[in-house]
Amino acid sequence: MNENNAYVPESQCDAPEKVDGDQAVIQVCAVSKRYRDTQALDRIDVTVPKGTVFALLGENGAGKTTLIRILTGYLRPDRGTAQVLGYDCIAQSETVRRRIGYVSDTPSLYEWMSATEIGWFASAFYDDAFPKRYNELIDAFQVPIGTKISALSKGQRAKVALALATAHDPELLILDEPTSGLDPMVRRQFLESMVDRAAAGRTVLLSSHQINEVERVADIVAILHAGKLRLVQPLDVLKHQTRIVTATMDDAHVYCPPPRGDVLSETISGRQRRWVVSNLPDDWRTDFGADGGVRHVEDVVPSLEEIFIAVCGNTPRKPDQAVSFISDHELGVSP
Ligand SMILES: Nc1ncnc2c1ncn2[C@@H]1O[C@H](COP(=O)(O)OP(=O)(O)OP(=O)(O)O)[C@@H](O)[C@H]1O
Repeated sequence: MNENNAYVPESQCDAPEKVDGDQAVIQVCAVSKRYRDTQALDRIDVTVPKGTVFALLGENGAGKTTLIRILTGYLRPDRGTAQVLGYDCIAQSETVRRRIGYVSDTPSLYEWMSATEIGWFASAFYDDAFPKRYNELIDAFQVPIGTKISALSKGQRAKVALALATAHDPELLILDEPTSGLDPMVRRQFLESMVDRAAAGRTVLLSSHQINEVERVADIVAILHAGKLRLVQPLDVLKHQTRIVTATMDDAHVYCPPPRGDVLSETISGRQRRWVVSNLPDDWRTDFGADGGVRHVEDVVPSLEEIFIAVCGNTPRKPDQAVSFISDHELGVSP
């Protein structure tokens, strides 16, 4: 633990060969990646436990796709190691890609094939159960089976890509913006199926800008900001431990210190002070004494979107300080 009670998996990073594939489906240790003058990823450490829906959030350009491309073996990090299902993402990239399902943000499909033909083609790479599952998915998604991919709509193409990625029932599914292009009914149906997958012991890494959707399905949320990992926490813990605290002052000019805890953001507007705070202690109200010019204080539970904006926007913390990490206990990893 560091001084902020934040778990940094240093011992695992020192010995990445010791990854237990039964518990940590993804293990990323000190990964950095730079493109010319852009530091796309800066010393990322992250562990994704088995049987979870793990949501990767971040603004445009935060580094999500770069991380996913490293995990899927399409991009070599400058520094650090990345393992998926116990395999090194670069040295054993073919094994990794065979064992996982992956849908990129811009899926490339053989345009001259129909949905049926592309499923038949892909079945050569997987087990005998693939064609049946693929056809069931295509049927459930109501994709026209005889139409060439080039003539399908954006949403229909996304459905074909999802069916191809999931029909071999992979242990890990990596999805980069999977629901863009899908209509609301299919989006909901698809995201609910991700929860079912996790309940069945499969793991899903989901990169998305649809924070409200993520909030419904994610077990663990990670927030990337400008190439740095700002936060990794189980969603229920995050929501339980984070509050928006508002203090109304007698006078707009009176200074009011924030409550204890990790202050993610601070907004001052007239007589009102508003903080988004994680790890807020139970007795936080005692921080606002009667003689400090504070007229009224209250707290509310923030939405994930409010937490996201607080983490990525106005942040008074040290720039390279992550808010919180998952404990050994929550990961099921022995210390
Ligand atoms: N091939 C490349 N060459 C140069 N810079 C790149 C390249 N790919 C990505 N970048 C830069 O790296 C940073 C991270 O990009 P990345 O695509 O990983 O972000 P992202 O979080 O996936 O963004 P978005 O949500 O917009 O898809 C951005 O500043 C981007 O401009």
